[in-house]
Amino acid sequence: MNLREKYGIPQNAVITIAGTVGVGKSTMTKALADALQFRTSFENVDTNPYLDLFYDDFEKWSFHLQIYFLAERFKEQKRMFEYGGGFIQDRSIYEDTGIFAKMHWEKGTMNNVDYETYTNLFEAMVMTPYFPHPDLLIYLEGSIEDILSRIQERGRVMEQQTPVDYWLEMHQRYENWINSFNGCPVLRLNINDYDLMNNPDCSEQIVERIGSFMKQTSILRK
Ligand SMILES: Nc1ncnc2c1ncn2[C@@H]1O[C@H](COP(=O)(O)OP(=O)(O)O)[C@@H](O)[C@H]1O
Ligand SMILES: Nc1ncnc2c1ncn2[C@H]1C[C@H](O)[C@@H](COP(=O)(O)O)O1
Repeated sequence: MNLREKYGIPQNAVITIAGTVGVGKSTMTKALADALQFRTSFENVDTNPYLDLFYDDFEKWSFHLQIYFLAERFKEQKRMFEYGGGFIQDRSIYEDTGIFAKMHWEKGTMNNVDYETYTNLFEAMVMTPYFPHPDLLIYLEGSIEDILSRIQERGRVMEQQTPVDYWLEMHQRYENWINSFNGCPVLRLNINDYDLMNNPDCSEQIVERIGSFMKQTSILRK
């Protein structure tokens, strides 16, 4: 019996991994997809034509980048549901608007007209009864010190050159955002409670937590 069956996780589940930059979403996506034999949906950082430009000049490129991410994320959403689920997704579509677009607008690096255009588009595409929400959002949380050291360790130059205040602001916003998020059930995992790099066996403990959490939430929803 595989881990998915052992812990009663539906074969068609769509699980999305949320959390601030560098917290460990991609690593968790790979580990869970391997453990559950699910497909993956990753953000393609290397092929993103706006990301470097954006980090160089937020004001000029924030709108272009948000539109690009929205299109990519929406295509992925469609792909996951066309396959009939069985996916682990690296970052949810909700974070684009709830964290990034909002933060750049409130900080003045996205203007009012662009923000309104973006949110109208987001709402028309996502906030409809036809938009399928994930079955579970796993929220990865950790201290800002750990996250900053992971950003350094990973070594994406544009992120390393971004002022620390940007990451502090984002970290704070994530905490506020997740406390009021209600798009789907949320399972919180603290990054100090597992170590996927040095202890691959901990995937099974995480799968076990996911299984019991999904069982609980499906009972509560009945
Ligand atoms: N459990 C972990 N323990 C230690 N380091 C980790 C762990 N998970 C991820 N990392 C490291 O942290 C950095 C960021 O991880 P990544 O999965 O790329 O984050 P994200 O996708 O959230 O931006 C990478 O260098 C990765 O190797
Ligand atoms: N919606 C977004 N707006 C701005 N920047 C974004 C958005 N989504 C992702 N990003 C950035 C942040 C990181 O530099 C890379 C990849 O994110 P990661 O959390 O490392 O997977 O893209």
